[in-house]
Amino acid sequence: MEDKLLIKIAMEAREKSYSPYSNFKVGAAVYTRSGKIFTGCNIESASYSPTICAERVAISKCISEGYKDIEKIAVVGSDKSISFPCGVCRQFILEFGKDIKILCAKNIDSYKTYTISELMPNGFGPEDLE
Ligand SMILES: O=c1ccn([C@H]2C[C@H](O)[C@@H](CO)O2)c(=O)[nH]1
Ligand SMILES: [Zn+2]
Repeated sequence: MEDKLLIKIAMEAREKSYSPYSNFKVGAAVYTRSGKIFTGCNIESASYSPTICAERVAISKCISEGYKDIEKIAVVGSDKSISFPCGVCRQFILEFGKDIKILCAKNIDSYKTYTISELMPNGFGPEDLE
């Protein structure tokens, strides 16, 4: 899966965003080593705190369908700047692998690639409970 295609899929998922409170649409797309794609958008709540980010929606769909082999995740919010996952999402992603690639995108021609370990240095993960 080409990075640019995964970003395009995240941009399409962004259109599904339910964000009447922030009016900030975010889309995410997960790609697994087994070749599956799972998309997500942010979903807000009138009670605010139940709001869930696009990244965690996409990852929850992936895990709940039985896939844990996440290779990379594209995230795209504003079209004015590159989007990075929030702290909660960084922790959530780290659960499934230190080497997961994060494509932090503005659009298909403007994005930066990091590993989740780079975005979450010295993070607390599953190995720390062993
Ligand atoms: O990485 C991020 C950051 C924010 N949001 C959502 C949460 C909320 O609905 C809106 C504004 O914070 O953007 C995401 O989906 N992903
Ligand atoms: Zn988040």
